[in-house]
Amino acid sequence: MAAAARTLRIGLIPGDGIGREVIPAGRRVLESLPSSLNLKFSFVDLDAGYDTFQRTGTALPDKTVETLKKECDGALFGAVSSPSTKVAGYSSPIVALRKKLDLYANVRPVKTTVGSSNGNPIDLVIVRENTEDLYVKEETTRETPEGKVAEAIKRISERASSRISTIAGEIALRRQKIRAAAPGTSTRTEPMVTITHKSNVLSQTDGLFRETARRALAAEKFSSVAVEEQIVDSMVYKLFRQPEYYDVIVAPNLYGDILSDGAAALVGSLGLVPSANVGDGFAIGEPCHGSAPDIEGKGIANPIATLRSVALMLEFLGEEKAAAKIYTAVDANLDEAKFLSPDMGGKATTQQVLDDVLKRL
Ligand SMILES: NC(=O)c1ccc[n+]([C@@H]2O[C@H](COP(=O)([O-])OP(=O)(O)OC[C@H]3O[C@@H](n4cnc5c(N)ncnc54)[C@H](O)[C@@H]3O)[C@@H](O)[C@H]2O)c1
Ligand SMILES: O=C(O)CC[C@H](C(=O)O)[C@@H](O)C(=O)O
Repeated sequence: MAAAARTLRIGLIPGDGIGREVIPAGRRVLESLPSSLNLKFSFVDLDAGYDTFQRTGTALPDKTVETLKKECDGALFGAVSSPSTKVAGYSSPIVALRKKLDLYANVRPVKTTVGSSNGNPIDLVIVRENTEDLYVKEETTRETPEGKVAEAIKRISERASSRISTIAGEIALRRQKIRAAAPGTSTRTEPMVTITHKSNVLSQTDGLFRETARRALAAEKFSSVAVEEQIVDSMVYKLFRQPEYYDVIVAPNLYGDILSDGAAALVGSLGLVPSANVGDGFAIGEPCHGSAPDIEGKGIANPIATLRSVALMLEFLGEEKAAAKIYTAVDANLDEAKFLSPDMGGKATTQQVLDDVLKRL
């Protein structure tokens, strides 16, 4: 008798701007996976974002959080248009979701494909702490005789630094295993984690991150993992000079955010780089890019970051085979370079890129 299909219930949170154009593409890819994978999906549409805030007064309705917690196995998040000026009552829903669901790791693979590399191949992962640092958003402003002074808390805890470093070490080991199973695909010989910090200046906060990361990665199970460290400013320099050198980069929240957009430039576009917000037993796939107001509504957003985020979510939900199918189809689309969106120098619309990937699935 054939084994019963596994059904995954996925929350879809398009958010704002091009989030609404790329999340439907993510859904289509899940619906188009080959039936031989024995995997089924059901979907629930959920609200969050600046539009939601303007309509309802809250950017992250309780219903969205409750549905994710009670009904869903995973989710896809598009993007939000968070304003750059303070708006009373508004708070970033994706930052809040990461904390409410304790999705403590933000995993961001950045890689070139065989055909899309114009230098040495880049294949690295930024593992960004996802719950604390300046993202605790405890800010105050006070009046002083010299004018206003604003302050923000940068919180670094041993617990969060330790668990993010452990997951970084585990990812390095997993990547090494994948490389070993496909000889000739990489010249890297040993797994490596680079700890990023600024503890030369912030000796207590980043100092704690650095020390804790060192301790976590000194565990016996990581004995085959090379551990290096880099102060964040020279990390940017070295990353831009020699990106092919890096394997796994572990960083506190804000540095991880900034490094991942920079790394996206190295591989050609923010429209290519996925992420997964990962906790114990739950994952939200989310393209690294924002709501891209400059191209919103034109139908030309690159859906690849989202399609790769779908695959990444599936990986963390234990569906590696399904994830591999999506990665292969996306890489083939990029390598053939026939249907590329304008950010990649092509003329294809979101729909045309999606159709090409679906054809390859
Ligand atoms: N995860 C998120 O929800 C998230 C992430 C980053 C920024 N934001 C928000 O997005 C809004 C816009 O921010 P921004 O303009 O600084 O950054 P952005 O990432 O939206 O856009 C930066 C540039 O990259 C391009 N780009 C981004 N994604 C693309 C894609 N898929 N295809 C083609 N081109 C793409 C845009 O057109 C733009 O030129 C802000 O309100 C910010 O708060 C949200
Ligand atoms: O604009 C927002 O509400 C959140 C942006 C968000 C972040 O983590 O800072 C984005 O830059 C990202 O990398 O996910």
